[in-house]
Amino acid sequence: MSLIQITNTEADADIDSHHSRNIQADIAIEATALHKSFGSTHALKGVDLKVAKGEMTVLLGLSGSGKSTLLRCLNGLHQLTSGEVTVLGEAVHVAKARKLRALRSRVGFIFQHFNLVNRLTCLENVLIGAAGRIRGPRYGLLSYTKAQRREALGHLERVGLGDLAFQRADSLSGGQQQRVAIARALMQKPELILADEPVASLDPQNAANVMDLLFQVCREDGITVVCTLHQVDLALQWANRIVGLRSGEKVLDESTASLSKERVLEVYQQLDPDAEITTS
Ligand SMILES: Nc1ncnc2c1ncn2[C@@H]1O[C@H](COP(=O)(O)OP(=O)(O)OP(=O)(O)O)[C@@H](O)[C@H]1O
Repeated sequence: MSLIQITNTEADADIDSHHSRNIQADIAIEATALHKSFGSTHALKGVDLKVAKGEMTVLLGLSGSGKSTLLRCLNGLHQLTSGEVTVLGEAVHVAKARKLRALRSRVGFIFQHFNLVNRLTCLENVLIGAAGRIRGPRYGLLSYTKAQRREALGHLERVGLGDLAFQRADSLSGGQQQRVAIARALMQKPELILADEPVASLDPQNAANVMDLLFQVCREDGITVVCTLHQVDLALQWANRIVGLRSGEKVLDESTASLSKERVLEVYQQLDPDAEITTS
């Protein structure tokens, strides 16, 4: 082997290792051979999943296909039966409570039913997102610094609800409440947002607004988003990538750039031919 060949080989190895380091740095979620059982129900059957940082991924599948279970395994809300999950560099499958708490402070979770505190104002609900940054006991608004209150107001303005900051959360419509929940998640300064059917309780217009908001924070803030949905058209419109589950197995994992609606609808085939699918 000539000297020049040796040098090239070393240079290639260097580039390769640099490249793989960069790839690792660019991965937000990596799940391998993930199994989750609840008693005799095998909810996830060897699911592999890789999500790049800054990507918006939508999980689709029939009711009971394992979407929510997968989402909950990602931040340790469910303990895995077997397999490995690394999220934002943290090995969730072996993480102890303290590490899981630290990881969850970097992950915003959006729920179908918003999970706001009804009797509190929108601003107070958003400030709850900063609760992890507060030391000592909490006494309402005064527990937070002026800068934090200004920041919370900024998030409310961003989601278009600045003028409702001092209204009780339960006086808002469902779509508005979900936008407050997104503002609360942003207050956490998350690197990842997991959204479990965030638009399932909303009418089509509000559903589109909420999806647009999630898309915006993904694109503008570089926050990785993984979201479960039942609406194929919304998934195709907003996601960078669609992952399809059927009976706990991954049956689709493709960029939306090259994905047809027919191909996505195949995710719903096979089980119950009469099953109801929402396509808009
Ligand atoms: N905490 C639990 N205890 C027992 N079984 C559960 C639990 N959570 C989920 N399952 C079961 O695991 C399977 C997958 O449920 P999962 O909620 O993940 O499906 P999904 O695709 O999110 O459904 P949906 O679209 O209706 O929310 C189902 O058979 C469900 O009954």
